[in-house]
Amino acid sequence: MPVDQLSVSLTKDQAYALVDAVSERDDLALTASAHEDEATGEWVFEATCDSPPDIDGFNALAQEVLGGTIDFAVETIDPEVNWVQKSLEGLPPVVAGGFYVYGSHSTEPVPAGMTAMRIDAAQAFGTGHHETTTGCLEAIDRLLKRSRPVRMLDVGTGTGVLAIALAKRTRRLVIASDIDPVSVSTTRQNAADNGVGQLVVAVEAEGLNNATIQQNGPYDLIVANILAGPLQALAPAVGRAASRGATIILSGILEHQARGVINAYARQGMVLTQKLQRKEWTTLMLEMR
Ligand SMILES: C[S@@+](CC[C@H](N)C(=O)[O-])C[C@H]1O[C@@H](n2cnc3c(N)ncnc32)[C@H](O)[C@@H]1O
Repeated sequence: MPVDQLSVSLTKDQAYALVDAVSERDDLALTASAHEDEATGEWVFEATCDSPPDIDGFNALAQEVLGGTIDFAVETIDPEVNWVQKSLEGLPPVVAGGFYVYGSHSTEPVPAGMTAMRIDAAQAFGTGHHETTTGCLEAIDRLLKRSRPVRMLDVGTGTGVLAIALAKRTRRLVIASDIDPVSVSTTRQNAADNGVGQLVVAVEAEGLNNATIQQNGPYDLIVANILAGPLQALAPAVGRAASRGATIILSGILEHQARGVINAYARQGMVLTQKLQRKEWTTLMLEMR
């Protein structure tokens, strides 16, 4: 059933004062909350109601609490609509490192000569648009132009975008892992949709802590697009799982964090060979000596 949503930007104190006041008024039948808008930094008061809201009653309360009338927006939301999917429908295809990543909503023709991947994100990370993902796709492309890794591992696979890229280009097995079970099932679905369901083995694991990962190593290529903190923690495990001469591609690293990550991997015998910068995000290519 559609619900009505009232929202307005206020100061943090005002937003919480209004949440408290609304919570005490059962007759308004509103469910209220406050949050900071990540994009604007503004505090937003939000209230939903699954029957037509008592706008006059709410306005009178707001006036009492805030000392003035407020100009809030009212929107009708249909919970049956998949809002995540809807927000993805506006995304254009991405081109990175000879890879063409598009969503199933895309109607644009796939350009010739590119490795095309249809990636649907659902609730997982990795539509291909983020600078960390495009940085990894570019690094993968650079690597595959000069060598053919046999055993490959993608840690923190999200939608499986990087594992699928590797499987499509090499036609070899790729182990893809994620701590999040939704990412694992999304990766399986995306791999099947891209005709590499037999080549991408998706497993749920924190870091490299998984029997399938251990049994299929040592790896000639390990890709991990996570974040600087977890990447540093994973350095010893990556070092143990990497074959001699292996390439390690790391992303999810802000420019000022790169030195710390490089040092953590150097302590495990991996040296920096290339660095790709996309806005504030750094992607590192290292080699196991
Ligand atoms: C930034 S996304 C990268 C997704 C995809 N590989 C890409 O490049 O677009 C990071 C992913 O790593 C997963 N993750 C975070 N910490 C992890 C850990 N310690 N072990 C395994 N996966 C992890 C998250 O669930 C998320 O799906």
